[in-house]
Amino acid sequence: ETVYEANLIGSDLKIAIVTGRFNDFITSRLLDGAVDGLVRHGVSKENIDTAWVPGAFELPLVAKKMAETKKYDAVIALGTVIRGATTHYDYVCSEAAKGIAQAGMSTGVPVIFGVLTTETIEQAIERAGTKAGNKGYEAAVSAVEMGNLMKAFD
Ligand SMILES: O=c1[nH]c(NC[C@H](O)[C@H](O)[C@H](O)CO)c([N+](=O)[O-])c(=O)[nH]1
Repeated sequence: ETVYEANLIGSDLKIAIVTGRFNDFITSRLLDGAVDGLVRHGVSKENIDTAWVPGAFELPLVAKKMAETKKYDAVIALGTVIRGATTHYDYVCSEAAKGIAQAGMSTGVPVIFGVLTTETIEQAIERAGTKAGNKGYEAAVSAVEMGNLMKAFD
């Protein structure tokens, strides 16, 4: 009986990160957290490429493009959508989530969902490096796990 589960040692992984610039007061913190998470799990800095897009709605396209290069073991998509400040909150969130999942499924490269969807700015700040942790860091750990796990199926 085989149990497939991966470790969190990222020393031979190459990772791409795409970040939405909208709410960049928050998303830049998510990016810092993601890079910190990758580096502290052994991913070397020169194996981390990053891209910026206007907002969460554009994350899926660039995540897919990066995955299609076949240069990366995983792609991390980071963004922040705050309902209080977004009239079309539901569309941005659902399109981002759907598109990010599709980017992974259609390419076979893990694309990690690191998009904050919150009611308030405070909730976003809590999840970008204060009392509720850093969603970017968490996404990085998931990327290392998934990058390693996929190698088990090669
Ligand atoms: O990442 C976000 N993009 C947002 N909109 C921009 C969207 O992602 C696209 O960049 C834009 O619609 C152009 O395509 C947001 N709001 O609308 O508030 C938001 O809260 N977060």
